[in-house]
Amino acid sequence: AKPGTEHGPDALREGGLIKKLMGLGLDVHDYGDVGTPSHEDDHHFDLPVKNPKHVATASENIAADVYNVIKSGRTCLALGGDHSMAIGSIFGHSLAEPEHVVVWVDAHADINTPLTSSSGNMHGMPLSFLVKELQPYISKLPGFEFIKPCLSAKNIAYIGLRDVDPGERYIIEKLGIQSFSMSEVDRHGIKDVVEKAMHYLDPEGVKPIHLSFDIDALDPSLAPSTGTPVPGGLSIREGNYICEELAATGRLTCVDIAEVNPSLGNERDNLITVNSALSIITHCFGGRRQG
Ligand SMILES: N[C@](CCCC[B-](O)(O)O)(CCN1CCCCC1)C(=O)O
Ligand SMILES: [Mn+2]
Ligand SMILES: [Mn+2]
Ligand SMILES: [Mn+2]
Repeated sequence: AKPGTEHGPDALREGGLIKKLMGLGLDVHDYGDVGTPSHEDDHHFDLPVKNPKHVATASENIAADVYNVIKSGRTCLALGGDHSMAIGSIFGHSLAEPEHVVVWVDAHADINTPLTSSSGNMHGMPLSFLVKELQPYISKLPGFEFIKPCLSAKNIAYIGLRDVDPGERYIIEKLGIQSFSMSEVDRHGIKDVVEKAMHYLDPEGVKPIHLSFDIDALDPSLAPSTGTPVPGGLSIREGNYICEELAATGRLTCVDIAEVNPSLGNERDNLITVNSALSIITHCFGGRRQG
């Protein structure tokens, strides 16, 4: 929600993203930045939702691009931008692969509806626009008509939650969304959490996977340049492990990296955050710690 995430993609490019991916022997194509024209007087007539038209336009453009990348047989890496980017990336992914499941790695649940959100920031709402069971409770926002809810609660698993709003907790419990908070990560360890999540989402091991990775899932010491840091996050080892395991399925089809905000913190904070994000990305695309 804080300005600055629009510089995320360039910070990752400047950090050597393309070279690192090519170093993994991958055929890398940079599709460039998604058009996100901002609108003046961008507010909703009576809902406390911030810049909905901007998010709607961006989401439609993201969905089209993600769909095209996946339809061309490539794995899509979508760089944010705040986490509202997942509205478009998950919708676009579902147009290409309707059966995909979602692993949402985040300190936050990002499933507030426009009415349960206390901030009005759309980065806290993306999943609410996509989950079929929630549609009766979602106010129709102008510009979002293109979205067909494409996920059922059973297609989502959270890893890393540690700052969930009361309204979100109600939704998660009511819909029975599988969630592995930092308590579960501490109690069971990351290996069990990833195993449990994947067995729950896709016991036959056949479905395409959408990993939506919010950099604030990592501990703030690893990702200080982000808008809503929450202490007690994932270690880089845990983050890398999640990515290695999902990559090892061979079915990781779309990866979001959200909430890298180079405008926050100092140079060192930016470097630390970008390097953590690059580490997460390379471990999604074949990088393994044993080489
Ligand atoms: N749930 C929050 C944070 C959303 C973070 C988005 B993410 O995950 O993409 O970074 C927080 C609302 N919270 C309410 C109590 C006071 C502090 C803010 C919201 O604004 O909805
Ligand atoms: Mn944000
Ligand atoms: Mn998020
Ligand atoms: Mn978050």
